[in-house]
Amino acid sequence: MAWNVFIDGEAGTTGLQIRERLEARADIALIQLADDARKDTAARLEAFAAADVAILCLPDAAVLDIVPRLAGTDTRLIDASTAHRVAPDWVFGFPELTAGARAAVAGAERVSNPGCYASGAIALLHPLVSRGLVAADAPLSINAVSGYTGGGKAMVSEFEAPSHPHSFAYAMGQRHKHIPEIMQYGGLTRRPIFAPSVGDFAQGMVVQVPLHLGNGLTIARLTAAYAEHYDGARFVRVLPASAYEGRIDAERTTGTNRMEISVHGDDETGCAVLVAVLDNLGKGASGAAVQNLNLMLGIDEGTGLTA
Ligand SMILES: NC(=O)C1=CN([C@@H]2O[C@H](COP(=O)(O)OP(=O)(O)OC[C@H]3O[C@@H](n4cnc5c(N)ncnc54)[C@H](OP(=O)(O)O)[C@@H]3O)[C@@H](O)[C@H]2O)C=CC1
Ligand SMILES: CC(=O)N[C@@H](CCC(=O)OP(=O)(O)O)C(=O)O
Repeated sequence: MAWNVFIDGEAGTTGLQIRERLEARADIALIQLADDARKDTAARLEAFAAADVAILCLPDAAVLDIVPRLAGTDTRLIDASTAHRVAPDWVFGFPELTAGARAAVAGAERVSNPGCYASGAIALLHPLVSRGLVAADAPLSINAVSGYTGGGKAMVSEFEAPSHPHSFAYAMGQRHKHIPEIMQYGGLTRRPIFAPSVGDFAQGMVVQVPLHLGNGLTIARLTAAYAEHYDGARFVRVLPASAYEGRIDAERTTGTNRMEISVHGDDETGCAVLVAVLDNLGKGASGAAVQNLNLMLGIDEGTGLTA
């Protein structure tokens, strides 16, 4: 028997990559709408009703419009948008976050997929804050570079035009939509400064958290905390700084659902940089949605995914 899955927003950047990961699978039957029906609310509601699980790959406004219309149905939902990431009645879909997270996703009716930058930042911050190695109110900053698919179809068109940007920094106004989830699941009480940027490559991402050492905090201690936290995690790997030979390529994990965590710096200078590398459309969106779907269906979480 195959599970019925509907991807609302299948023609978009995130939806397309979920479809690509699911369409070859014998255990999944995709419910698909004709191109002229994909924004037809009645047709979409029929597709939702026929699905065991539906994955929302829509702008926030379209998610907030459709979800109330699904009240009373027993279709389980995964929302890839920002709309429900800090909502108390949705489970945050980061299976590696805590000991109970995998079971919570498996049993959830509604799962909110983490944001791409947020996945990297939370993966770096939560293990340290929860162990008391970094204070919840520490003054932190987060720097990042993303591939341009992170901006959806609009940014893909911009970067794939003959005359296109090469790289830019943005969100300097400190209102980026990922900050609330980074604070909530990273365990921070003080708002971090977030400085993202986009480069002329399609998929990939590096997220960095600079950190002052001292008071017993060393590179080795930070690395050991990550190794303990992610012990046995198939998709989150902790690597030594030496694995990167001085350069961290944002496309290292592109095409996979892998996130790499590493600690760089120097105990003598007291300065470190915590680094997460992921594919914004892998562990940052579409891969993570498939991992959550697998858990919700009670099947091996790695089915259809590359580590
Ligand atoms: N890109 C990324 O790296 C990540 C994206 N996300 C989130 O995933 C969601 C989708 O983003 P992304 O794939 O990048 O965006 P895209 O713009 O690439 O895709 C959105 C899709 O939704 C469709 N759509 C818009 N409104 C409606 C509607 N009312 N009914 C049905 N379909 C609709 C669009 O149609 P049309 O094709 O006609 O425009 C488009 O195909 C967003 O909430 C985003 O924040 C999350 C993590 C990372
Ligand atoms: C490069 C780029 O523009 N990235 C997007 C974030 C990616 C995305 O759409 O994020 P969600 O994970 O929140 O849905 C942005 O900064 O708004």
